Amino acid sequence: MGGLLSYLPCKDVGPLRPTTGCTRPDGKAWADVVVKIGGSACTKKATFETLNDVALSAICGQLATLPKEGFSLAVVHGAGSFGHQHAKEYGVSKGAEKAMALSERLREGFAKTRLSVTTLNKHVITALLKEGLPAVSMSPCPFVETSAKKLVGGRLAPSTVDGTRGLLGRGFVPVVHGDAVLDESQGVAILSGDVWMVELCRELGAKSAVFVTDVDGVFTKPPWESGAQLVPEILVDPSGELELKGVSMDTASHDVTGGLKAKLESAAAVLIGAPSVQAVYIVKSGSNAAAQARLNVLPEGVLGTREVFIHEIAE
Ligand SMILES: Nc1ncnc2c1ncn2[C@@H]1O[C@H](COP(=O)(O)OP(=O)(O)OP(=O)(O)O)[C@@H](O)[C@H]1O
Ligand SMILES: C=C(C)CCOP(=O)(O)O
Repeated sequence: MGGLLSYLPCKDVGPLRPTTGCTRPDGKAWADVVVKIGGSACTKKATFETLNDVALSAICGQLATLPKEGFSLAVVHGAGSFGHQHAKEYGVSKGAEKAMALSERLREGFAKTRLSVTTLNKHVITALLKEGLPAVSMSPCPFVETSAKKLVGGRLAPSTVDGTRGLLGRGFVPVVHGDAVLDESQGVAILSGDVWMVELCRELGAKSAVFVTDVDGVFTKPPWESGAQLVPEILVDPSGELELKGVSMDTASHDVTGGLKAKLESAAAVLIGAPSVQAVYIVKSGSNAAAQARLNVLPEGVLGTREVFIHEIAE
């Protein structure tokens, strides 16, 4: 890997890296589709360390057909009820006042959070393998670090990008997860899988970005409230501002990565940071919308939410 690959200019959202490009030397995407299996789509989020095997196998079954259809795939998954509770209880997201002076309790919480997310990762990998996908786990900790909760340098390190491309180049499906990571300023932090969506879409030249959850998309209010209506399209202006008038959201108290609001912001960041992505989809595991969104379409009448740039609408 490495060397002078064809350099496809990415939008100006971080330091340029002239030794690597966003596509393979033949101009194809490293991954056509990047999918985040949200914690809500692989776990029962309100019940501690409980797998949602029905939703998980539904999305894995849908993803399994992609390579047969000629599309390459990278997967991210969230933590759901494996990770958020420990992270919240032990203050892992907040970290320590001094990076090198972690309390014993914080170290315990960090270790438990990692055990929890890697346990879920094992379930996700197992479910993908069962569907015939050659899924290979990539754990961020300890190789990917943050500083004040943001990726060091604002991008993934070249070695991480090269490793991911190395797996894809050999026909594997890389699977990365939200994780507890080392942080330069606060010792430890939580790095959401949503951040990986932005980075992988950009670095792999993806065409389609799909966030899979346990509900049909974004609703005007929490979906369990009466009168909640599906929002079919969310517009993003070039500064990353989201048009969310009339939308209210609810976030579980133990969610340490900002819930749906943060996800929609990450989806906007995908549109800004990964010029190859035409639209970001927020869909339900196993739904017709999830099947369509994998292929970068969401026909009228199919329930799901599409997030697009305002200028795409104007064209
Ligand atoms: N207005 C809303 N529209 C849609 N979903 C909503 C809304 N308000 C709250 N929600 C909840 O947001 C959840 C999806 O966001 P969440 O942060 O749990 O995503 P996730 O990616 O699946 O989780 P994780 O961060 O664990 O990976 C849904 O399960 C839904 O119940
Ligand atoms: C809570 C941890 C450890 C990771 C959170 O990742 P996310 O569920 O993708 O936001």
